[in-house]
Amino acid sequence: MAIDCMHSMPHPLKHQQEESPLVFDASLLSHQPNVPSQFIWPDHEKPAIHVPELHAPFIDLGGFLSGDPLATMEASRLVGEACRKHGFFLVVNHGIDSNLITDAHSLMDHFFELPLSQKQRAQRKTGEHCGYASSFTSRFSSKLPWKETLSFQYSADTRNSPNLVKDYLCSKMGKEFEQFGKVYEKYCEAMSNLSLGIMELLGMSLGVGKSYFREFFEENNSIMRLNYYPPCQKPDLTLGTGPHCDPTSLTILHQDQVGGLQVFVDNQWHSVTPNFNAFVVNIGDTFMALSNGRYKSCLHRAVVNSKKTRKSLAFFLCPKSDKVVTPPCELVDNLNSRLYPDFTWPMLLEFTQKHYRADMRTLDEFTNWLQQNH
Ligand SMILES: C=C1C[C@]23C[C@H]1CC[C@H]2[C@]1(C)CCC[C@@](C)(C(=O)O)[C@H]1[C@@H]3C(=O)O
Ligand SMILES: O=C(O)CCC(=O)C(=O)O
Ligand SMILES: [Fe+2]
Repeated sequence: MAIDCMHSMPHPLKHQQEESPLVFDASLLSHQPNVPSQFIWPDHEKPAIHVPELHAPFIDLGGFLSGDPLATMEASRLVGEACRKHGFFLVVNHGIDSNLITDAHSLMDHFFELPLSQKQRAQRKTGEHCGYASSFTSRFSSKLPWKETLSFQYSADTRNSPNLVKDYLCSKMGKEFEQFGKVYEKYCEAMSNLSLGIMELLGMSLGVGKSYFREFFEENNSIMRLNYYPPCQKPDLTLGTGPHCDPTSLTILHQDQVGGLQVFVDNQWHSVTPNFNAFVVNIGDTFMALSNGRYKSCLHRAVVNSKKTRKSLAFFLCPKSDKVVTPPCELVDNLNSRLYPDFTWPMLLEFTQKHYRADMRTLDEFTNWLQQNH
């Protein structure tokens, strides 16, 4: 049932005794003067009013993409430097068509502005990571994120899954989503190709060569997530996305001009200033394991505001299901013993969908869980 926005704050216990889970109806909730208790985060996690700007490097990919060896070395050096520091960097001159980005953002508005009942045609099912979710009210009972999301799978193995995105969206939302599906199929293909280029830079920066990680992710089976953060009348009480490290391998994020992404560096939250021409890139837990901990996945979160809806497009690079996540031998020696066990991405994904809410300790908790359950 939609959270009762016009009456007094619902008592969490009352709702928990009811059958149907809470529903985050943004069209109502974003105008409510008070925030339901389930969306209020503990004091130590509430957003600060002012945070300094993150001075992440702008890495110009123009020369690298045109095959210039000196530019490639410089890009690889900057990527390595950022990944040793905090795991975040911005890429510009990335070669992605700006019209494709604009189309992706406007189609996203179209979806999330639909009535809730229509969005729920793609309702995410318990334990699954694809579909529409309104703030995960059926997943978590507290610290609910102030957002709606739409997530779907993208396969780079276009020979065997040529129209995975379009077919999925049309199956859930109907034929009228054909154009939506085609644009996001194209967007995900562009993200996958950009990811493979960044994997070359990461491989070079780690001394394992440009092809090692590129080949590992060639036939990736990735996740596209659309984040939609409605305005909140008390934005300092809640979070759009809670503090976490992405459990995935590499995230390529395009945020709109509203701003709200924050990264935890040097013991302090820093804001990432929006830039339409830049993608925000960060490595995730799975790549941290692939690099045997040389590069760290980074703690980040998203805050909301009282005036404007904020949107972000997050492409999460994930290896094909049968790939074993194990570091190349160059990264394991008597000074650098193995930090994490071998695993496959579907094992970690299942852990985050059925057993553990991804945060900043996911990989450690996953390692413990593996030892107890396998
Ligand atoms: C594999 C995934 C799980 C989440 C989406 C992708 C990568 C990021 C994860 C997430 C965003 C980390 C914070 C908590 C989470 C529940 C969320 O706020 O959406 C996570 C996603 C998820 O489990 O749905
Ligand atoms: O919306 C953002 O800026 C960040 C979202 C995020 O970190 C995620 O979806 O993993
Ligand atoms: Fe994230």
